[in-house]
Amino acid sequence: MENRAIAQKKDAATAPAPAPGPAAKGKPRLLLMGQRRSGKSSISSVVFHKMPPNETLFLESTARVQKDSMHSFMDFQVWDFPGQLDFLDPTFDLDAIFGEIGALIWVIDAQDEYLEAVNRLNSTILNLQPNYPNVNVEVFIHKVDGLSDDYKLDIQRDIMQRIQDELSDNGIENAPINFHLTSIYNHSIFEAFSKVIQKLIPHLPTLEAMLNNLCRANGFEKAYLFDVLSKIYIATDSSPVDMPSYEICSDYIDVIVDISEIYGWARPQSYIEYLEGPPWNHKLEDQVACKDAESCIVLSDGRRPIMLREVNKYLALVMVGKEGSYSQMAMITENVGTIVGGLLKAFEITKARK
Ligand SMILES: Nc1nc2c(ncn2[C@@H]2O[C@H](COP(=O)(O)OP(=O)(O)OP(=O)(O)O)[C@@H](O)[C@H]2O)c(=O)[nH]1
Repeated sequence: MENRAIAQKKDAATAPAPAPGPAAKGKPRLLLMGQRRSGKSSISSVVFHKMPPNETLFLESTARVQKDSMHSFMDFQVWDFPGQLDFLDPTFDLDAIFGEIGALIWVIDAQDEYLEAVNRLNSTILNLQPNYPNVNVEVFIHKVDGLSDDYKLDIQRDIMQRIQDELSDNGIENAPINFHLTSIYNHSIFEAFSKVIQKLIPHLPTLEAMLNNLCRANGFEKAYLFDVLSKIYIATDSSPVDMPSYEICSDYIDVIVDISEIYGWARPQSYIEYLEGPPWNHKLEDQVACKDAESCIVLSDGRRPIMLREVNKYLALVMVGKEGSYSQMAMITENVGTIVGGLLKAFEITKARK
């Protein structure tokens, strides 16, 4: 609080917001940092607030730290730092910022001069290393839309080299730093966030093992466990992620959510009583195969079925089947139901342990 008061006296606009209260304790934090106009607020708005990418053109520059609490399958926070903030200033309480950090996401504008951004990132890492050596640093080489594939890779190589050289000159080897090429105009930003979030999930190996079993037993080419709201995938099977399958699965969620919003309706109690009364005489959930959203489409090209199954109000499983597997859909639906039960149990056990 003292540090904040001093910073506030100096310049109210750049003073950090108060440290989070007890409610924020224990929630992993994703810090979005980088130069001004590098795209931090746009990333947070597109991924977590469903803002269409074109509308980010009208976003104002961030004046103070924006803290967003995400309530999903797991509670976490996203902190968006103003580009001009110098949090390495000794007046800042570093522990309030980096104490409960899940990942530090450093955004670099690939369409602009990036040397200054890389230098600031280097000095940030060097400053953090003594006290917070395990901070996961995720470098988003951002706005790569419109850049040729060769140029993107050249930039990535150059940035990686500059960071590695600087760190090894200072005696730091193997610091946990990962690089992602991202843009809000395609799915790459969601993919990058998926990889960042996955590192925060303690029972990820269990989820992955279940999805591997699911793919093996039912001949799925790929299975994703999605966070429905952000469309980040929190787990997938071990086969390599290919962008087209990820994009189509993520779009399929949008289709089902839209259809549910248009055609879904809360049945009045009297109607439910009628449906559960004679001649059926059974609870509604016992009369239908699955009370959650469940859907399957077969794309005409390749004839591969894509299947979606709601897990709970935050999560959905989306699988891409092999060509011709539609004929075994009855067995597959049954198996998917069993895996959903397993996933729910895994989440319940970890929650109870926490
Ligand atoms: N081409 C392209 N433009 C982007 C992308 N992401 C963000 N932008 C644009 O970059 C500009 C700056 O974005 P902001 O999100 O305001 O940047 P910021 O890092 O939050 O800036 P400060 O709040 O000043 O720190 C906006 O005009 C966005 O539309 C991207 O992936 N590609």
